[in-house]
Amino acid sequence: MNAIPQSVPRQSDETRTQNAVTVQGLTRRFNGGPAVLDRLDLTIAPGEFVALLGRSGSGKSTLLRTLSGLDPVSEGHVSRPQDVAVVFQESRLLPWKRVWQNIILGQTGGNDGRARASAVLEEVGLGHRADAWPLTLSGGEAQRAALARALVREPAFLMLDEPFAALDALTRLKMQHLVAGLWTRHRCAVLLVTHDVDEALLLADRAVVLDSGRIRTDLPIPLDRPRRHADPRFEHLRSVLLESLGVHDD
Ligand SMILES: Nc1ncnc2c1ncn2[C@@H]1O[C@H](COP(=O)(O)OP(=O)(O)OP(=O)(O)O)[C@@H](O)[C@H]1O
Repeated sequence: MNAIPQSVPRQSDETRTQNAVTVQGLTRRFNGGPAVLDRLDLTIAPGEFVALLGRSGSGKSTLLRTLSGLDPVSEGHVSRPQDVAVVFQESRLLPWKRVWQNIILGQTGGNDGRARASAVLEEVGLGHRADAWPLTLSGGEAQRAALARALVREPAFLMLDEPFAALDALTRLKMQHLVAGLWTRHRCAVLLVTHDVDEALLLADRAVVLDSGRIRTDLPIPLDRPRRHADPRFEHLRSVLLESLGVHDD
């Protein structure tokens, strides 16, 4: 996704040095209905990891689609880097291309495509499956490949739309550790959509809770990494987030 759509303007130099992503007064309606995003303001600093939570229908995917350029901006302003990548809940690999070919699909970059794909597949622990067909991958392996396909583009802004929602609990934990390590090395700005409060607390610098298209809570997570569930501050932040989501954990 290299070409920047008309609807998402390039950042001015001044904005870019301050924020990777700036959303101002963003409103989105479908067919004249109620506002799904309602005068939304959000900034993400370069290299910052933000988790986006909210009940079903609160507008998370709509915001992500707008930031990725898939949905138009009709009211308000959005700017973000030109080099972005998105990982979805399903890997969206092309089944008729081998794994390594999927990784560099659409990339212009000379004859070293195979080498670049191999390097990034190694990084996500999938080097041994470079020649496999996507349909032979497990769910966790397919999501590793999707992460590799995003990272090979060296995005300044990575969007993750519930990337582990379909995985079993153990695989999910492994993927969360993988993402934590990848982010530490690559330091791109990240927006992670998740329903999982613990996932947000394990990974993010900030957790933002959307409610009816507006930000209800914007919570810094000032915990050292790697994060531990047993940390009493982790417990406290979990309670704050659950309460904001309308869930009481007592
Ligand atoms: N293309 C569309 N046409 C009409 N309404 C839409 C469209 N896309 C989203 N909506 C509506 O916008 C609202 C927000 O949807 P969105 O998918 O952004 O929520 P979400 O927070 O991502 O939900 P979930 O957690 O269930 O994925 C919902 O009421 C949804 O029905």
